[in-house]
Amino acid sequence: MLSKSSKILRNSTNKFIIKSVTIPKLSSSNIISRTTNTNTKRFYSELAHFEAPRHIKNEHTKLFTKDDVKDWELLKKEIDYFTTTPKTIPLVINGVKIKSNRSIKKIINPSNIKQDIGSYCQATKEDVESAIKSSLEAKKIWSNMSFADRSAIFLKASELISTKYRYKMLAATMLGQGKNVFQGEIDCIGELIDFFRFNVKYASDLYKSQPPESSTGVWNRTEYRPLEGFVYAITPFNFTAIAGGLIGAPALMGNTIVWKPSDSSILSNYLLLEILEESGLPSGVINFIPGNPIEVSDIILNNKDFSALHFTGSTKVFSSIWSKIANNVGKGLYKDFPRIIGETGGKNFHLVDNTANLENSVFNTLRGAFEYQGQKCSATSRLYISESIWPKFKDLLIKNVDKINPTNCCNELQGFMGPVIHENSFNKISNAIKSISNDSELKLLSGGKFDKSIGYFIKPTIVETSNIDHSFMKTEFFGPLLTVYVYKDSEIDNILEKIDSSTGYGLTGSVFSTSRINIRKYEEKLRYSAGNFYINDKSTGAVVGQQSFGGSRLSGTNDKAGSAALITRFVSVRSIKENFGEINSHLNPSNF
Ligand SMILES: NC(=O)c1ccc[n+]([C@@H]2O[C@H](COP(=O)([O-])OP(=O)(O)OC[C@H]3O[C@@H](n4cnc5c(N)ncnc54)[C@H](O)[C@@H]3O)[C@@H](O)[C@H]2O)c1
Ligand SMILES: N[C@@H](CCC=O)C(=O)O
Repeated sequence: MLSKSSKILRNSTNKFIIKSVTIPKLSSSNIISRTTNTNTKRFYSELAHFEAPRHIKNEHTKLFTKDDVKDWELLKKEIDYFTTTPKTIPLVINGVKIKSNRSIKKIINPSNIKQDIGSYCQATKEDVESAIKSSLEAKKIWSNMSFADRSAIFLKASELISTKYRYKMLAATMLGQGKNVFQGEIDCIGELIDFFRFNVKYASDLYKSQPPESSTGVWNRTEYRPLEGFVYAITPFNFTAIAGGLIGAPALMGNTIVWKPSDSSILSNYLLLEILEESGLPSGVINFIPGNPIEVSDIILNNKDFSALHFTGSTKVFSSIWSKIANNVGKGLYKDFPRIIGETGGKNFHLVDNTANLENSVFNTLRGAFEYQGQKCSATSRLYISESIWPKFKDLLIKNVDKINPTNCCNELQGFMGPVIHENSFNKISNAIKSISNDSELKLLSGGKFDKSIGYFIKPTIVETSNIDHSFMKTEFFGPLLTVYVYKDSEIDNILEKIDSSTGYGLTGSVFSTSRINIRKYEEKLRYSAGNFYINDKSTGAVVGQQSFGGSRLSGTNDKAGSAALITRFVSVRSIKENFGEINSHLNPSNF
């Protein structure tokens, strides 16, 4: 492995003459052993460079067609399990499940608000502090565990979600977050597993990335250290997969996490943590503390070891947290400048021009606006359509939307739409709908009905506006409400300008056209209007490993969930230079 050289050598800084040196010939088969801090009394060895399994590809999602009788039965059984065995979900701090003397809140099934599907504990101030301590303690071991061991935990969890817990995970997501089975499959099965598996591949590739040059006698290395301190993950209600990605990506890179889940996704999020524990996740690596978001966050953000925020949720909440962090940076509170990673809201557009394929643009608009009740950050909520195609488009759209009745998709398993998530959301959207009849610039085309006596149900609603700058074209309602503006074909340049500038967001958007010249123009003019830009496809439905997800402007830091770029935010790179040569004079060659 080692070869001797007695040549006169120059090192990388050109400062010294070296008379002889031992040059390492390094290859991936070299043996590198490593022990952790002896205090931990553990020994880890890494006797090869392990690569991520080669077969990593998108998880196959089940279709739940009429013929998939067995799948339906297994799903029904798990739904029945949750509805007949309601439990109290504990906090999990350092692997300990904590229940007693905590205030308890009911888990609400948004489709059936009186149904008892369990309750959950709220963290106290002391709990939050213990969660921070626990994560810092666990870090000593976790950050020294080999990448293979850390990866194996997420690969094992993926396998468990795909098999043993598939139907339970689906049932928890459908009951707690009001999804139908298809939306459940693409979220808590497909995307969640894809996040876990693809991150292993991305991390494996990142670790392989090493300096391209080492001068003779020198060995340069790049080390991808986890961040110092702990990561704070604040997760939204609407995707179980997003919660998994927000905790999973930093943890895989050797960080430990304090996790504040959303009050409206507790059932699935706790199950996810249990699956990770069954897969071998050591205690304290992920600490689960539901609780009052402001109180919990204030304690965490005021801790000097806070090293990163991994957030997904609304723009307003993200902005408020950012300013708290900035304020603390100003006070010199933190050890490091914290990383801030946040994906936030959107007001996503469809542009349908006079050459668009009618059926394709209608049905993609319908799916983009109303699947999962419009509660995707990527949901289509403003439609700009050419007057030439509008009459036929409107007929086909309204004919199909009128037939949709939101329902409890855990009872009527084949339902297309369910409820909105909670009373606040129901009130916000129903108030907007109520305002339509008093507004001369708005015309109701479909829907407009809502009822919260059993669950938070709102009919898919379409409204046309005569004012391109109406607040309905700018506000994120995060529900089944689509606003349409019909444009004259001669106006297209102004329309492109409005799409780009009338909201502060920049998340997703789609253009529908069969003209290549038009498509080219839209792509150019709308360059910064959407971080995920679709051509002849809906504004929702990004797939990990295919379209990495996120937007800029007020839609977030655009670190792209589901991509190699994201994981680089959770490491702090150390450059290591080791010199095998020795010097015997301070003089430079020119000092002769
Ligand atoms: N861009 C994306 O990738 C993406 C993905 C999903 C959702 N979203 C956005 O999320 C929003 C919907 O999700 P939501 O209703 O869960 O969002 P939200 O902002 O209400 O809540 C998100 C999380 O923040 C917590 N939170 C609320 N107020 C807080 C505060 N003052 N301080 C600290 N934490 C606080 C909540 O408890 C929750 O855990 C929409 O705006 C949607 O566009 C964006
Ligand atoms: N990644 C999802 C949206 C996530 C936000 O809610 C999509 O592309 O539809």
